[in-house]
Amino acid sequence: MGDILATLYPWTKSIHIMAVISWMAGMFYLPRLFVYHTEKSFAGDQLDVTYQVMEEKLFKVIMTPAMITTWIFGLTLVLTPGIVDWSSVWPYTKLVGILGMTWCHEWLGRRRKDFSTGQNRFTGRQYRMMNEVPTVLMVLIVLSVVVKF
Ligand code: HEM
Repeated sequence: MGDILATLYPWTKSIHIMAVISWMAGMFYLPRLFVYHTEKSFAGDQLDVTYQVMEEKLFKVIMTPAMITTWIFGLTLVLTPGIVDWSSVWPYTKLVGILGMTWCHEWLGRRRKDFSTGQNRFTGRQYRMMNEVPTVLMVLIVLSVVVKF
């Protein structure tokens, strides 16, 4: 099993990175959509309906499948022999980053549902601030896995 995973390593990592790119695209764009949704539309108007469709498609068709793929191929990399040195610090800082990123994903999913039931309670400014969180987590994750401190 270890031999097969080692042979597949470049492929596993390529798919992991492609999935990460797709997931991050959504993690950066969805809170931006929420900013405009909050500031430029009213519950029930045409723009509200359009934003809801865009947000649902982005979350269900791109972000969630990309997150699941990232996890599956990331965990496959963890199981690949010789890839993770558990005596280093980076696997733990990366773990903090990916758990934070997954929490952000779930939080954004709950806010999407708020919009779809006309119950959004956050301001555009709060969504702007939330927009920065995935960026900070991405910096932590990439530095962890590339610099490997
Ligand atoms: C969701 C759970 C995740 C797991 C279990 C995971 C695990 C891993 C592992 C074990 C590696 C291999 C490291 C190596 O080859 O030396 C890796 C590579 C990588 N991961 Fe993740 N990862 C996850 C999510 C993420 C996220 C969210 C990002 C970016 C925001 C990310 C970015 C990367 C990058 C850029 C690499 C390639 C690093 C290199 O080869 O230099 N990963 N990941």
